[in-house]
Amino acid sequence: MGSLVLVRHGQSRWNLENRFTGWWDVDLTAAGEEEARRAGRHLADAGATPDVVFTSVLRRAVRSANLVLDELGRAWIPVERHWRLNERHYGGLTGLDKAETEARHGREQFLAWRRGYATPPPPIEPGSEFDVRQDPRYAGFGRDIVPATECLADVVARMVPYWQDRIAPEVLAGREVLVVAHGNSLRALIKHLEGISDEDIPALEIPTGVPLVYELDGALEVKDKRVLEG
Ligand SMILES: O=C(O)[C@@H](CO)OP(=O)(O)O
Repeated sequence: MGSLVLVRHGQSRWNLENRFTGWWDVDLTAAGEEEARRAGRHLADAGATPDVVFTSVLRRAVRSANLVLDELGRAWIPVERHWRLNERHYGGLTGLDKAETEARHGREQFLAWRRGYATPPPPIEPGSEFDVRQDPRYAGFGRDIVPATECLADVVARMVPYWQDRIAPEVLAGREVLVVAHGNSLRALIKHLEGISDEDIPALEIPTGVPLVYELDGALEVKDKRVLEG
């Protein structure tokens, strides 16, 4: 059966500035670019030869995917970019400083918004400078797919059909599949793959630029998982 490699994009400008990011399209920092290249080198050392790459439509993931593939000498493989792999939409928290938000609303509310499975942040204000509803990259979907906010359960609901329709068939066809995405879209995918409960998922943190290599069987059950770091 095929294999599946998951990589969270390298450090972004707002990871560095500790701001809620979501669907806002910030770029990588120089350190983030290097994290992505290092992920590529780890994969090269492990003998990875991805056949196809899936990523989001946000540049921190798109550029990380390209940097990983450059290191592997495989910039030529087919790529599919899709909003369903985007980061979780952080609603009205988008752009805010995480430490200031915690100080203002208290740790319990902050953690519920940030890691609670079914607690969406307040919706983004229409016309907010961080409202991406008019962004042309979402115009082709024929309906208003840009959410006003999302909790992790919402990300699972929009990501799992994409996994089932587009990614899993590649794995089942025996291909090496690379997915370069985001902390919360990968958290949603890993929850689904590993059967992690709603109660346990808040504890799962995914580091930037560290490849997670899964071997799956014909029923898409996880047979092996390796973390390539060091
Ligand atoms: O701000 C975000 O979009 C995400 C990922 O960086 O943050 P968090 O890890 O707090 O969910």
